[in-house]
Amino acid sequence: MFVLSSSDIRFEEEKLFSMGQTPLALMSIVGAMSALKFIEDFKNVCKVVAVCGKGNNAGDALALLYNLKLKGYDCSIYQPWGAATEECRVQRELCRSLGIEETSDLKSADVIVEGLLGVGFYGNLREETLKLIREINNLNKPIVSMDIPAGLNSDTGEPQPDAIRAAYTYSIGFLKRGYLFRQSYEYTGKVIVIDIGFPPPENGLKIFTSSDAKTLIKKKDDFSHKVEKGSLLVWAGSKQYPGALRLCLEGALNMGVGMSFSIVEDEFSILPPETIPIAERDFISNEIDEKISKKFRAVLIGPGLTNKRETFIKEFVSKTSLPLILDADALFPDIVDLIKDKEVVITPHEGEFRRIYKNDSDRVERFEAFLEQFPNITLVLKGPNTLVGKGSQKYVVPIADCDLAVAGSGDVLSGMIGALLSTGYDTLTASLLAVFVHAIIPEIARQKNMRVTRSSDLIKLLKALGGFENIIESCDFI
Ligand SMILES: NC(=O)C1=CN([C@@H]2O[C@H](COP(=O)(O)OP(=O)(O)OC[C@H]3O[C@@H](n4cnc5c(N)ncnc54)[C@H](OP(=O)(O)O)[C@@H]3O)[C@@H](O)[C@H]2O)[C@H](O)CC1
Ligand SMILES: [K+]
Repeated sequence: MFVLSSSDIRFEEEKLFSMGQTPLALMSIVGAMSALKFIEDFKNVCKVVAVCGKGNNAGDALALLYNLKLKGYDCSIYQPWGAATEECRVQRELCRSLGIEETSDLKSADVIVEGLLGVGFYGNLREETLKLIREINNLNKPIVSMDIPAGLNSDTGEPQPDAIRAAYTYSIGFLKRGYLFRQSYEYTGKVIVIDIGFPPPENGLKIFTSSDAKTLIKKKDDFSHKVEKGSLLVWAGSKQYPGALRLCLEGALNMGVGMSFSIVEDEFSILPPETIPIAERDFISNEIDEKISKKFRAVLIGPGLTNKRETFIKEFVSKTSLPLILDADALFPDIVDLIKDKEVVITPHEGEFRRIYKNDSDRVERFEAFLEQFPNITLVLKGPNTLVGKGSQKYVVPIADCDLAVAGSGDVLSGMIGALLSTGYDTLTASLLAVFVHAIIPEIARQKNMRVTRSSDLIKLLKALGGFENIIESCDFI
């Protein structure tokens, strides 16, 4: 599954048509596939009214209605402005041939299928359409929007100026870019992608699912020693934020690292018993025992560090050839140039990303622009629907879960990514797997009548649910 902009969707459609496919044939597939979803979503046979505009979005709604009528649903059409496209007229004739009648009585519907406007929408809503949209919303009936809730801009997720408030949006072929933005949620309801057989697109963001994650897990090697199992050096935390270090380390340890080291200001820092402390003064003056430094396989720098040691961190980052993960206080405004050719993951949230990369466009455009400009850096742009990418490989982990929005949640995540980096996963795979596991833990917890209320719960559940491999293997909801 992919997320595309409206222009990329048009491009992919044209490609299909140039290979001999026709809009009418696609519409028949939309009708059959969306009927399967509809029957899952509305199990009890009920009265369905399709509210239709003039274009092919209306054609999709009519194609769905035709299939629902065949399955015994009580169906009617409301199409106040008639049909303007050939495909729409054909679908309407098909509906008529099954005896589906017209109605203007929207109140009698149990469910409304909305086919007023899809990707053919441009500008602001016309007065009569806006009025109808508001009337439909005021009925307080469950609405299924075909492709896009009418009135919503599919690229920005903004209403123009109002939009249908759907319970379900059946997004045809691809997810629309606008659905990644928070403002779209109150209009789209649950978004379901209707697969109509598009081949993988040339552009767009890939939705990362459990089946993708399952293919990326490496087999365990029972003969590996503790360094091969993963050996991570963490430089995090401070007197002001002592918890950050602990959360990074516990996250890494519960991902299964064999060894962990931590740079500490004083020997009384409270570390997990498995972690080996390294005095900050020895690290900075390059006086660590070589036997120890040879054991590091990856380095995590940043969470809760405050802005101390900027010069040394930059110097270390420039010189080291170890895989790096930089988060929070290691994301200095000018860090990108120092790391652009390194094996590195950065994990900014929105605010940190603005600090290191100035660009006025929206979140997705900024993400894509950064990857294009710095193709060697793996970027994890945290937030609801975390974006993960490197060069032309761009992914969305499609989870927005408020239980992840707790202090320290990002520290746990950076420890988890660091752990996988240190076991030999490449930067992109380590990031995708860790972001995915971190994101699905709250939902798995809820399914087992538990709840994530603090970031240390993420760590405990990571272990209690059998480790990251088992969590991914048993995930069936995404
Ligand atoms: N292209 C394909 O092969 C497939 C498309 N599918 C479905 O089709 C729609 C896109 O259909 P299209 O006919 O291109 O456009 P729409 O139906 O979305 O909209 C066109 C009508 O909307 C009117 N319009 C446009 N802007 C406004 C506005 N601001 N306010 C009110 N009305 C507006 C426009 O009116 P005109 O007077 O300008 O003609 C049209 O009547 C796509 O979303 C899919 O649902 C299928 O998926 C199959 C393959
Ligand atoms: K629609």
